[in-house]
Amino acid sequence: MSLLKLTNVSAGYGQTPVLTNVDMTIDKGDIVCLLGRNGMGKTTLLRSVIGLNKVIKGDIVFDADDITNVPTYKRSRYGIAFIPQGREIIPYLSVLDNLKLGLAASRKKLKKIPDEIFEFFPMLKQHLKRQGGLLSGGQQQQLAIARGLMCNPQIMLLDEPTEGIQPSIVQEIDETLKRINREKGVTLLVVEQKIDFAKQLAQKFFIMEKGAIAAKGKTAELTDSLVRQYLTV
Ligand SMILES: Nc1ncnc2c1ncn2[C@@H]1O[C@H](COP(=O)(O)OP(=O)(O)OP(=O)(O)O)[C@@H](O)[C@H]1O
Repeated sequence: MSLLKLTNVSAGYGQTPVLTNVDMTIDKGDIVCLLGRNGMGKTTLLRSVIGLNKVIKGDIVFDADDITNVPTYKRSRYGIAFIPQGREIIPYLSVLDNLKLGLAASRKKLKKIPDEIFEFFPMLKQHLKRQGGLLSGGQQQQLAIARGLMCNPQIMLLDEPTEGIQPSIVQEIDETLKRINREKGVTLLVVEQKIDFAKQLAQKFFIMEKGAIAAKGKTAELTDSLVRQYLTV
């Protein structure tokens, strides 16, 4: 069953389109990666789904509701969480206070951080009083994912979650994302540059080229020729 459906979407910055006629369907429960070289429009697509970029044409339907013109702050209440590139941790706030920012977007109107957050991310419990900016890149990424999870999302949109992160933590992030998908049924749409990580994590892929979807399929069938054509630099 489809959870997120973009039909003929053109979107960008002001009236200048970056995305042109994008069709994309993500089914409930799937883990999907969005691949493509730099500047092809992957971030713009995620930002359009969360409402940070204006849709010029086409529509976005989420869980049977047309959200094309719904303001960003309401989209988190629909259950859409966005974990941006660079994580956007507030460096001078503690880990606890960074997490509490996620409470504001909570669909369950949570008053306190649920224990399950620390079951997924035990490391955070040990560092609750530490300033967010003092965590390592990998720890900050885990904090950003945990904060996104606080809104009890149906889907998480992650923009390059492994960027600049050491391999052992990349592995941990892979396992945690799979657990979140399996145990909480959260659908994942992940922009990724590391093809091996994408293949390991996701069952399906979309490839973007110049603001359009150039290829899609199952990651098990992501051929070397597609990788050469659209992904290698
Ligand atoms: N704030 C902005 N104003 C105008 N154009 C922008 C803005 N941000 C990005 N763009 C343009 O939109 C296009 C797509 O950028 P986008 O960041 O979506 O690509 P991407 O595939 O996510 O690339 P990367 O892997 O480098 O993050 C690029 O040509 C970029 O220059």
